[in-house]
Amino acid sequence: MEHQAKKKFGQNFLTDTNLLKKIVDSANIKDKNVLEIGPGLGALTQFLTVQSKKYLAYEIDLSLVDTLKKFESEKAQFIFKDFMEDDVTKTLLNYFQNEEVHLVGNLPYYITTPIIFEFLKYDHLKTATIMVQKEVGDRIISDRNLKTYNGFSAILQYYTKVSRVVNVNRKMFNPVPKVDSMVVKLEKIDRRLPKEQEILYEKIVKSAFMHKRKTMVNNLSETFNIPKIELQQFLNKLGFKETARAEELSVEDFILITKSFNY
Ligand SMILES: C[S@@+](CC[C@H](N)C(=O)[O-])C[C@H]1O[C@@H](n2cnc3c(N)ncnc32)[C@H](O)[C@@H]1O
Repeated sequence: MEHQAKKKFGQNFLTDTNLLKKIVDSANIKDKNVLEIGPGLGALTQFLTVQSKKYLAYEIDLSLVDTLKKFESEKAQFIFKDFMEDDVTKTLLNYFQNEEVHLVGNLPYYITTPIIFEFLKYDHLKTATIMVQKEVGDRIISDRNLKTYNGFSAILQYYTKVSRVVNVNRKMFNPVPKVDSMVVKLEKIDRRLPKEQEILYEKIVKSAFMHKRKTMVNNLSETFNIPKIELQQFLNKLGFKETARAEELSVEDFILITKSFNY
């Protein structure tokens, strides 16, 4: 019986072989360990299970068990469970031990952000090649001074090198969703800042973007309870104008601020 796509699980399936190959090629997973989220009918799975060293997938939809079982082998396993409900770190450690793992997936959009944060959290996950909603993709890859640049861009680009693989028109999916998509690749960068500084970096970025129309000085002063005059002098010393706004600052600028931030 043909599978009826389930909206509640964000099911929009891909069929175009050229696009599928482009995603798999850009993921660059030959003989590497792969984690797929949402294999669906197996569009990407058919390539990933063959090319990878070892493969693991999470699929929430139990009606796909029979369809996906045919890809199962000694090196390819499926977990039929909500990705968000599992202790993913523990499962990955068990399955792949301490080896590097690469995330690939045409993700269900309703959990894109938690999946990205799960990817950032687990050190052994080194790259993520993922389909996201176009608007989210624009934020992920955004440079400063663009309307799309926000705290999410600056935090993600601290931890990863981001790139666009391809824009994907909504018509490429079945059923056709309401939005266009983009495949992005995230590759972890080790910036070698101590954990406390990374936490501070995130706090500074979130604060800086808190009220879009306010200056850095005003936003930081509110969050950290520092007199504005002090913050003005601090930013000037680092070479920034006191009128600077978050959207003008690069990831490197935020790193510089974090490293000197002694409040
Ligand atoms: C956009 S579809 C992609 C399907 C397939 N990879 C493709 O490209 O055609 C998203 C898939 O994620 C699955 N899914 C949705 N929520 C999930 C969750 N919380 N955990 C695991 N899988 C989930 C859906 O059932 C569906 O198969």
